[in-house]
Amino acid sequence: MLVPMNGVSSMSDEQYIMAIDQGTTSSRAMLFNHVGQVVGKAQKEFTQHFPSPGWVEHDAEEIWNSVQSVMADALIQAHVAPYKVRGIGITNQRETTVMWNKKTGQPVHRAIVWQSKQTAAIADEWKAAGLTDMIRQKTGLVVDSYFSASKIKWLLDNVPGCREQAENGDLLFGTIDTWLLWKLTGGKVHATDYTNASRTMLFNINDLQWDQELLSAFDIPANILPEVRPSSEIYGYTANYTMSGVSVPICGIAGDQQAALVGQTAFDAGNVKNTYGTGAFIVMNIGDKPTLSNQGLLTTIAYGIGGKVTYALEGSIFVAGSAIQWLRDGMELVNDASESEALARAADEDDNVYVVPAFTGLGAPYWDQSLRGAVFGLTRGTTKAQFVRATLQAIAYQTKDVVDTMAADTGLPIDALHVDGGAARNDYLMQFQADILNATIRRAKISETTALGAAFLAGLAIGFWQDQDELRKLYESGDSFTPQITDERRHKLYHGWQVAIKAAQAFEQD
Ligand SMILES: Nc1ncnc2c1ncn2[C@@H]1O[C@H](COP(=O)(O)OP(=O)(O)O)[C@@H](O)[C@H]1O
Ligand SMILES: O=P(O)(O)OC[C@H](O)CO
Repeated sequence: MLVPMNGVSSMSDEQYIMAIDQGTTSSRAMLFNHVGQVVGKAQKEFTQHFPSPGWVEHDAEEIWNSVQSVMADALIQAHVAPYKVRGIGITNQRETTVMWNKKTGQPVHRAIVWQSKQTAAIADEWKAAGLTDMIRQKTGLVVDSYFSASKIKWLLDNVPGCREQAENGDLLFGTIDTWLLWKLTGGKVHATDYTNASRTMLFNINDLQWDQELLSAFDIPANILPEVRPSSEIYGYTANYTMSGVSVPICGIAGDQQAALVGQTAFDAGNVKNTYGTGAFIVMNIGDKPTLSNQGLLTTIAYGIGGKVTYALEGSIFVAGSAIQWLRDGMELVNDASESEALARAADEDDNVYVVPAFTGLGAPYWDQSLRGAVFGLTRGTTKAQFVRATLQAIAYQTKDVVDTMAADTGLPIDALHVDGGAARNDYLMQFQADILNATIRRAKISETTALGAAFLAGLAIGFWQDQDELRKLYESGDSFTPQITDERRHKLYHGWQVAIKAAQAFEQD
């Protein structure tokens, strides 16, 4: 067994923290050294299942297999022996719901993914039953099928034998972190952390407990729920079928957007980050009080470290990088996401195309589950360059919708945004984001701040790193983008977007 040691700096240059980043489209494992550099990295995509329009599911076993394979590959790539890994941090796509039988270890159904709309009717029923305000006060969330609660209810009610297994005490629920922790520890630990629990719509963010009143309103049994723990502590040790039999502590867990906040070392109230992945998630550290938003933002748990819980405001955008995947796989306009940048630059400046990529409804600040996508402003002269540019711009417009709301809500002007994630590599998008927000965009030097955040949480728990001040010193910023357009042009462009949203809503309502 690897025994956690405090402050072993003489040995630390040859010891590592492994981060598992289980995202919506791929699983990654990364090895970080003591100065926070990536020394090994592996990534594996897995299957997206779309069983009906608007439904998105993942095979939890395939996810587990992909995680095992990237853990092994990252070690091989870095030529690092498993015994040199001091600890493992898990970060994950949030809300995605897995249920499995505790005796067989088999999932009872495919995991229902955060983006999936198959449970929208359940969320609508809860709204109609007048639960919105109670849910908001207790969980900080808006009522939406995005969160785990309606997914759990759907599985209990639609999978034959599921409720019976729960009644017999044989059923376990978990978000992806919980599923991976359970698998990594050989079925010994059924736990989650505050950040993931806060995305279920079952967890009271004020008293930090599963909420009995909500559980009975939703008819969800408490015995399927994991134990909720801080984001940085030892949860358990790897079973002998992973890490070549070396027992390594799993000692950090956070949902991926919260982990990115930690990876950006956004430890002070008022710090804001945006991660441009499959979706885009703007998260502001709001300190130690769970202040509620008046304008459609979520209040959520940022992290729990050292006996202290920090809260965040979040604006969730469901479609960001996945719109570029749609350009690649659905529209076949690009062969690779990175081609979108050159095409956007080649498009005519004066063209006025707007793409509203509301493929799975719109998240913050609109929270419209039923809205679908729309395109406006096509002319005979429109080419794929304009179409691609408009899709990239839509990511920036949605971010502006959220950032403006956040600034109005908190009364804090947001003049700088820390960014990371796959689509943040696109310089055209980052410049347009700076232009349309009229703010400075500061891109982290490594785009993998989500994994870095998970590593930081794991490292803090075992004394690999001492405190948040030490982590701040490790953070390296990369390129910055500053606004380059006139106020008049900014207002004109954004006005067009607001009109496009209204027109898309009118089409849906009719
Ligand atoms: N150069 C690029 N321009 C625009 N989008 C990109 C670019 N590179 C990657 N993406 C998008 O970023 C997303 C992948 O980012 P990542 O942070 O790995 O996401 P996730 O963690 O959600 O799986 C994909 O949706 C992809 O389309
Ligand atoms: O997989 P990502 O990085 O798009 O993140 C998904 C979010 O956690 C969903 O809430």
